[in-house]
Amino acid sequence: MGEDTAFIVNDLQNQIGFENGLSSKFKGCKTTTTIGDKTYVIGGGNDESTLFVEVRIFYQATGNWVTPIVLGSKPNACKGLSAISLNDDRILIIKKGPTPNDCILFLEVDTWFVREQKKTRGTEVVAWSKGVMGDAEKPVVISGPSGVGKGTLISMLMNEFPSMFGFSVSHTTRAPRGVEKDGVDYHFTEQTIMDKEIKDGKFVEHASVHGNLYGTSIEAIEVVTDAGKRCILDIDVQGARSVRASSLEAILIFICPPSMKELETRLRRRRTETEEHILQRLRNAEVEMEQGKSSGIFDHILYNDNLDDCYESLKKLLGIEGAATATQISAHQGIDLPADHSVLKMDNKIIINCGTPEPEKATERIVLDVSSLKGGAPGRTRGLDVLPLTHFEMA
Ligand SMILES: Nc1nc2c(ncn2[C@@H]2O[C@H](COP(=O)(O)OP(=O)(O)O)[C@@H](O)[C@H]2O)c(=O)[nH]1
Ligand SMILES: Nc1ncnc2c1ncn2[C@@H]1O[C@H](COP(=O)(O)OP(=O)(O)O)[C@@H](O)[C@H]1O
Repeated sequence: MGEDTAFIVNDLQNQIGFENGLSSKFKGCKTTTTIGDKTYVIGGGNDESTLFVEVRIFYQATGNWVTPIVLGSKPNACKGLSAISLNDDRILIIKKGPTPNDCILFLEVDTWFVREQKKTRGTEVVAWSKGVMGDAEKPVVISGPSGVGKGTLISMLMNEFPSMFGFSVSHTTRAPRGVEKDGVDYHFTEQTIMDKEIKDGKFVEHASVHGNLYGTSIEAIEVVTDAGKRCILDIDVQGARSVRASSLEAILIFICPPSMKELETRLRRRRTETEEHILQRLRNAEVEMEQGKSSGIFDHILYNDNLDDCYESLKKLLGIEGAATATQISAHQGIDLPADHSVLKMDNKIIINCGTPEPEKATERIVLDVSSLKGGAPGRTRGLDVLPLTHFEMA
């Protein structure tokens, strides 16, 4: 396998010629990539005390510089950083780091999410998303009327598979119930603060539900994904619609009660709502049921009559029938990217030559396969593959 990879590298480099490679000649802090008439300058600031990788855009047509709004978690600044554009919609950034999450990143410049943000804000926007090795499992959205058993089913899943699933902790303006904990069940917040954060692009989706504002922040999803877990979201039908339209590539599941009468019984038995709130939830349930069943938003509909049966069906849908055989996404080796290196792109392969700015003298090569990239900000770009490291001397 190692020899095969070496062959690919040599062959690709012969075809492309080294001059197309993007050398890290800026070494210290910055690297540049041009897409169309825009040149993206990516790196630290003018001095090396800058904490995060910054982005500036140079418009070649007008000669103007623009500082874009940067969404997503900014990576830490470092020396020896390389960038290469992929499909004109995102730039691959490679930096030194202990795990792939730390060293392979994407700066999205024209993806669906970024285009939406540009429209809303009327200004230049870019967004960071971290590279995820392989096909990390898709996020799971659970929707359904209040009292149907979403929370119960999610708790069962998280208890049985604690290392496989992580809950996306939403923000809400509603008051906490007796046993609910801030930061665990919800991030309880105020309307003005949440409005501002939505405006600042910190939310994947948000909706007004039963008279309160609810939303999923980019960070809530990142926390789960960073822990190597599959993200579960408990969100309403409006939120599910937004997720369906986004690049999150989630599996969307709608939970139905066996009857409206049983839904009312469960809501009342739960004893968490006032009479007024129970009636409001039941009124909304009619609309949600209609939309859930007929809107085409959802991939699957489950009936929660007998709880154990419903839970088994849910596991079946998620491909985890029977015993808890959960395995965590394996930790992959990071890239010890030296300041001296170069990066080449050929079709769907990215070749990183380490140890020297002259590719033909590289002491170590890393080949990334970017043929199956999926998703993107907010969250992660999945489907990245690292072909085995190739150590060899050049004649
Ligand atoms: N769009 C959206 N809906 C959410 C979010 N978090 C919770 N919800 C939905 O808000 C509704 C009310 O949730 P909650 O106040 O916990 O009450 P419950 O459903 O009666 O337990 C439910 O339909 C949830 O699925 C979110 O982040 N976004
Ligand atoms: N299949 C079921 N049969 C009977 N009661 C259920 C079932 N599923 C959930 N419950 C109960 O119904 C109530 C509402 O469930 P919950 O998970 O809080 O709903 P949701 O999160 O959808 O609002 C809880 O008291 C829960 O124990």
